[in-house]
Amino acid sequence: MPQANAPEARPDLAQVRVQIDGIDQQIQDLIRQRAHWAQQVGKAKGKLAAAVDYYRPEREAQVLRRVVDRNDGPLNDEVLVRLFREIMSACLAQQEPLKIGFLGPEGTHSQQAVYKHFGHSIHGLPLASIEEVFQEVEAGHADFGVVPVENSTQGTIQSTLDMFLTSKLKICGEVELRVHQHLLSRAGRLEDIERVYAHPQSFAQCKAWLRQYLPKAEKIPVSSNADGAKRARNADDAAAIAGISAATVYGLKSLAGPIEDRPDNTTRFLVLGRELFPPSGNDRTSLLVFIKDQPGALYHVLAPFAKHGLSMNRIESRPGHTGLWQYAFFIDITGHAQEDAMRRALDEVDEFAQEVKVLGSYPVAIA
Ligand SMILES: O=C(O)C(=O)C[C@]1(C(=O)O)C=C[C@@H](O)C=C1
Repeated sequence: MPQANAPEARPDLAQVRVQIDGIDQQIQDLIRQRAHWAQQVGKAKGKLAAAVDYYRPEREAQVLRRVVDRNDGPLNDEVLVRLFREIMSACLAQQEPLKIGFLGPEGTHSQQAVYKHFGHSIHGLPLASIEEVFQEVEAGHADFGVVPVENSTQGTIQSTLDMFLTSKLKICGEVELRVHQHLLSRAGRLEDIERVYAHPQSFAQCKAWLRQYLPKAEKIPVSSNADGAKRARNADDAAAIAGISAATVYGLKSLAGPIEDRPDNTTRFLVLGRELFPPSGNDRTSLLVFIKDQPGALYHVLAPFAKHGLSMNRIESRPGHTGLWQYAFFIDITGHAQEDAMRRALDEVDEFAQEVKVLGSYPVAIA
C-alpha cells in the first residue's frame, strides 16, 4: 500500500522526452492534414477574389467554442484558444495573409488585440488614429480593422462610437483583452524617474499606483502609450506606462508591473469589416438608434427587445449630429440580426425610431 504522503516516483527524463517526441510527431502530422483540408475548404468555396473572402468569423468562433467545451486541463481555456487560433490563422494565410489595420504604432494593446483575434499569420498595418483605421478599411486597403471601444475601468472610447454615426462599416467581431500596464524606462531605478509619459486612459487606470510611488513625477499625456515609450527612450529620468510588449519593441526595461489599479482591467475592441456575417450560435448585435423627440420614445425602442426575450447588454447615448439636443443610442443586444426573435423586435423598433442601423452581429468574444 503506498503511504499517504509518499513522494511521487521521479519519472525518467529520457523516457519522458521520448513520449514528447512521439506526440510532437503526431501533432505535426495532424497539423499537416488540417492545413491540407483547410486548402480543400478554400477550393470548396470556389474561386474567390481575395483572402478576405475566405475568412469566416462565425466558423472560427464555433471551432474555438468546441475547443473550450472539450478542455479538461491542464492548460486553461485562454491558452488552448490561443493555440487553435494560431493554427487557423496559419491555415487561412495559405490563401494569403489578411491585412489588419489597428491603432498603432507597434507595441500597443490594439496590436495585441489583433493577434489575439486573428493570430500572428496576418499582415498588420499600424495606423495613426482611430479615424484612419476606419478609412483604410473603407478604402479596401485593409481587410479588417481593430479599434478600442471601452475599458472596464475608464468607460467608453467616444471617438470610436462617433465614427459609426457616418461610417458604413460593419462590426464583425469583438475582442476582450486583459490590459496590464508597466512602468517602462531605459534605466533601472524608480527613484530616478521625474517624468512619466502615457495616454490619458492609462494614467487614469494607474492613478492610485502613481499617487503612491511617483507622487512628484510630472505626468505628460501623449497620443498613445507606444508614443510615450518612444519618448522615454531618450532620457534616464523619463518613463512610460505601456504594455510589456512595448518594452521589447522600444528597448526599455520594466521598473514595475502590473501597475493598474484594478486587476481585472479589461479593454474591449471591435473588429471592423465591410460586410455582415451569418450567426455563429452565440452572437451579439450592435445597433445605432436615432429616436424621435416624443414622450416615451426610448421606452418604445427598448420594449420590443424585452418582449422577445432578448437581453440588452449595454446602452450609451451620444449627440446624434442630426440637430441640437438630438441623441443617438448605441445599444448592444444578445442575439443575431438574422434570428427570428431579433428580426421581429427590430421590425417593432422601426415603427418608433427615427432610424435604426444594424452596426453588426458578431460572435461574443471567446476566452
Ligand atoms: O471552415 C472554413 O471556412 C475555413 O476556411 C477553414 C478555417 C479553419 O482553419 O478552420 C480557416 C479560415 C476561416 O476563417 C474559418 C475556418
